[in-house]
Amino acid sequence: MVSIFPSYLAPLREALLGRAISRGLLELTVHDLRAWTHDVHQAVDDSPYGGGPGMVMRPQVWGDALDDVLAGPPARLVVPTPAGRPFTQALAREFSAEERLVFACGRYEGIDQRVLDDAARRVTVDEVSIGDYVLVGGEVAVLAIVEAVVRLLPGVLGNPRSAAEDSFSDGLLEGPAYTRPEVWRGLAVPDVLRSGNHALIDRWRRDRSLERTHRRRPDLLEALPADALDRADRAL
Ligand SMILES: NC(=O)c1ccno1
Repeated sequence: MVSIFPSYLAPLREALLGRAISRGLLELTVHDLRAWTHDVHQAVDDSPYGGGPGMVMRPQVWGDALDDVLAGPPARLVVPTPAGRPFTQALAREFSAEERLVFACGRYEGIDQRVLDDAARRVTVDEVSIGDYVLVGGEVAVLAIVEAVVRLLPGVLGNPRSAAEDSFSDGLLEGPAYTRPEVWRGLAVPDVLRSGNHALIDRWRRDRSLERTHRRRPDLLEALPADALDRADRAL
């Protein structure tokens, strides 16, 4: 990862991801972009051609940084930006199969486009957005993307079924979850979940997942492959 605020990415070394690193399931290197500046002010940005608000990140600095960081084993360059294609669970799975990912954290009004165009001459460049809103920089998006990707790596999650059964894995939103006590503030756990009848439980969970998806994200239902819903699903 390359950023002018390396400490922003420190949370990646905590908790589950930190344990995955210490177990050797992945390696994480954060580079300070300013290491590739040569002036006393360590300038990384400049005024935009054509005018307009804000500053643009300079191609020389980013170009030198990516020349170094992209050298070595083949990598895929990921650039978080509100102008990117949506980052989805499917793209997280695609990224999790990559040997190496390099993340460029832009700030200000973004990185000079020629940096991405130049990088695209030698690696796959993915400009991705984690949602239709604008952050101050790419670092927070990288935290989200890396967490979504790393949890899919074999051995990272305690139970591999977790990743296989969570939201979006079957194209639907996950339904409600419950744990002890059976009744809490007058609210009871649905009886079916305590029935021990796993066929009924699976059906109930699928129904709740379909209902929630229909209510909150009908677009996901529209996007399902024709054969994704079985007769019981359609009966709901
Ligand atoms: N929406 C985004 O992914 C984003 C990245 C940087 N700023 O916003």
